[in-house]
Amino acid sequence: SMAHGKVTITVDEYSSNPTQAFTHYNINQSRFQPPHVHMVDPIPYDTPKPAGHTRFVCVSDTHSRTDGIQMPYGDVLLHMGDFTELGLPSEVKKFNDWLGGLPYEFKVVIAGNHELTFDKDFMAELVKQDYYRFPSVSKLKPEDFDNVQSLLTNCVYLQDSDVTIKGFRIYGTPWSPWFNGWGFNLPRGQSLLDKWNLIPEGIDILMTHGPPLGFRDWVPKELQRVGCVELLNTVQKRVRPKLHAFGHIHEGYGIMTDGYTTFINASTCTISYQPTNPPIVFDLPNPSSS
Ligand SMILES: Nc1nc2c(ncn2[C@@H]2O[C@H](COP(=O)(O)O)[C@@H](O)[C@H]2O)c(=O)[nH]1
Ligand SMILES: [Mn+2]
Ligand SMILES: [Mn+2]
Repeated sequence: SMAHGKVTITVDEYSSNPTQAFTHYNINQSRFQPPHVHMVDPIPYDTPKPAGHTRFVCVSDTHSRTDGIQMPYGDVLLHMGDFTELGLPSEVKKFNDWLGGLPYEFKVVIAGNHELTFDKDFMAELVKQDYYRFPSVSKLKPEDFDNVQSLLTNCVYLQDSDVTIKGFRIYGTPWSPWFNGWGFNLPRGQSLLDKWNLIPEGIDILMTHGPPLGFRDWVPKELQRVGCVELLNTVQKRVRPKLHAFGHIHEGYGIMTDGYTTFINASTCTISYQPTNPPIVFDLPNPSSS
């Protein structure tokens, strides 16, 4: 139980079919129902920041289209991946330059499935095959992308790791359910759960690329839920962060709560890759230093 040590998450019986999982848990456990679960309106950019709070500015899925984005006031920028189209070093440099011009005290970034060069296993496989799928990536020489992470000089880059900023413990991880064989793709079930099991307890803010089941994970064109069931169970039953921020499902842009954790899908780009969804600001009370 919660009070007696670590909760162990196991693979859900509905893991492989999130749409069915949602229906099952909604009907049998009211798991996605009000009053606990509901939509949340974003706070206006000119809302005064309450005393003793930190203001987080959430963006995601900017896909090398940062030029027109109007950035609001805040303390800490969170970017939940897909900052490029292919992870080309030229794209990463451009993104890092954009970050460098932003006024936030701290900037935290994770990769998404489009940051192909950040996924070393993906690149190792790509050189063996698939030249015609991503020709511009296949053309790169290892020395062009080996240190691609080091191009991100203007932020903290998290990859299955955490950082403490202004007293907030922030964990970031790039993995998402397999879909068309992109970077940081893993099969649903134990493979992804192994990654979620790396998230320590005591995290205040969780950054993932993709959504958990049931929270801003609806893909209208396929009438499907695509959030990860094991990620939801990890968030709600074990880690319980105050904020879970993600992107990936562009159509899911928006905010929800389950009554404890706030879920923000901060996808800046729409389904047609127009960067028109505004950054989402969110205030959290500073953790007490006791
Ligand atoms: N049915 C699914 N659709 C998916 C999934 N992952 C992504 N998508 C769709 O693609 C866009 C863009 O994603 P990106 O990673 O290529 O930028 C997203 O908005 C969805 O419409 C999936 O697992 N299943
Ligand atoms: Mn995307
Ligand atoms: Mn994505």
